Amino acid sequence: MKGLELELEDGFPASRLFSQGVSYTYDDVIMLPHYIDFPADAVDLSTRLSRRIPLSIPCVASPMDTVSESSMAVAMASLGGVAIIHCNSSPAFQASLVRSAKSRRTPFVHGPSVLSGSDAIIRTFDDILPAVVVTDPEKVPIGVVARSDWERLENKDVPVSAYMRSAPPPVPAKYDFEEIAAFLAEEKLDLAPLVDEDGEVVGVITMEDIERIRGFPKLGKPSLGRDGRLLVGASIGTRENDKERLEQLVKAGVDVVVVDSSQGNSVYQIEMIKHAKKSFPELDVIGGNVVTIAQAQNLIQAGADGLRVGMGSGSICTTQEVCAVGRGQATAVYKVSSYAKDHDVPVIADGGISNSGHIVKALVLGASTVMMGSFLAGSHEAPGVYENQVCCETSGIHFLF
Ligand SMILES: NC(=O)C1=CN([C@@H]2O[C@H](COP(=O)(O)OP(=O)(O)OC[C@H]3O[C@@H](n4cnc5c(N)ncnc54)[C@H](O)[C@@H]3O)[C@@H](O)[C@H]2O)C=CC1
Ligand SMILES: O=c1[nH]c(=O)c2[nH+]cn([C@@H]3O[C@H](COP(=O)(O)O)[C@@H](O)[C@H]3O)c2[nH]1
Ligand SMILES: [K+]
Repeated sequence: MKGLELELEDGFPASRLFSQGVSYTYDDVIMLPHYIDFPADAVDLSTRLSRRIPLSIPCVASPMDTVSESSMAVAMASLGGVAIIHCNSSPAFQASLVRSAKSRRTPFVHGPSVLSGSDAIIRTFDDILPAVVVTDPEKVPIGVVARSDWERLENKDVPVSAYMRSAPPPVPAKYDFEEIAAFLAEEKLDLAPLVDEDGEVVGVITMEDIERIRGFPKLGKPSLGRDGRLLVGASIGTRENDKERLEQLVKAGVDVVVVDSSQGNSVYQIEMIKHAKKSFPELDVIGGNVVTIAQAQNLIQAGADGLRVGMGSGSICTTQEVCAVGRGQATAVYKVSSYAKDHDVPVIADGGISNSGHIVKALVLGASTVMMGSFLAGSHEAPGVYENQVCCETSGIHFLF
């Protein structure tokens, strides 16, 4: 039998499968195994988020208020991916989240639990892991309290100034992981506050963290922006006041912007993409969401540097139920990628990823990256970098490299 007949006999080529007018979700399709002649660690996952932004792993955290704020942005960029900080907040607050993520080099740092000397620690220590930094009114560290100090206390209702340790020498937040580890070792510290250029505490790092992080599987090459700091994305809407939001985000150092609509092929989004490209030609702007070639065409013509594909694909997505529009995600990714690649526009397969097999399918179908919401945010309670990091870890991202 000839090659094609043999292949038809043994499953459809994608070009044929996706040209029958039927739309498929990830779970409707499976790829046939073929032949292995390379070791797993020879697989290179590096890719592009958008025209001018490279990533070392194809993973993007979704602009959802339950998923992406500063700590997810720092964790994802450190892993070689990126997070898009959500716009479900005031422009000023969203810009402050970008600034905070940009000020950090080391992902595995706790947001500081900071108290003033006169405060007492009454609550259980757990929700203020791993240490408390005591600061003066200018937020300069004057002492630290380790969990063990606090647990030994008979009466907890005393001001921390009565039993805190004197503040160890602070670690500059711009230090990377190895520099911090060396600093703690030299100074024989088991914990230290991290401070920004103004000496203000921005985090706490412990020797325990250093040991834990060393145990992580190999981390990807961190994603860095043109400013050499961690790569950070943010989303905007398509209203008039989103132009001001965009301005504040650019001032805060954002590296890429996602115009965030459930149906991106609208006069409003096209307007916003053109405005953003004209005002900030250096900034990559990703349009979406789209699921058809016609929608993609419009946004690429408007200047989009990337496309976000998915309608009704999100695990909590209600578009298909509410608006009766959408498309099976496997078909949407295949169709839009097949068109976008001819225009050098990378595609983000957005939503519906609940296992690493979905990630592989999205990439094989032509997406350059996958965007995840619930898969990264675990049970949607990812307040701190540890939870995000653990979610990344358990979510199979480490599986990918
Ligand atoms: N991936 C998906 O399938 C879905 C994603 N989402 C997410 O929910 C959030 C909100 O999405 P949307 O509701 O689409 O927000 P949206 O603000 O883009 O659109 C809401 C409505 O306002 C209209 N609109 C937008 N800009 C306008 C303007 N300048 N003037 C007049 N009317 C305007 C739109 O046409 C639409 O009818 C986003 O984060 C999106 O990612 C929501 C639904 C589905
Ligand atoms: O209909 C919706 N209403 C929403 O409020 C909403 N929030 C997020 N999304 C979309 O779902 C994607 C994340 O999907 P997963 O959790 O499956 O990764 C996200 O990337 C979005 O595309 C929404 N869809
Ligand atoms: K859904």
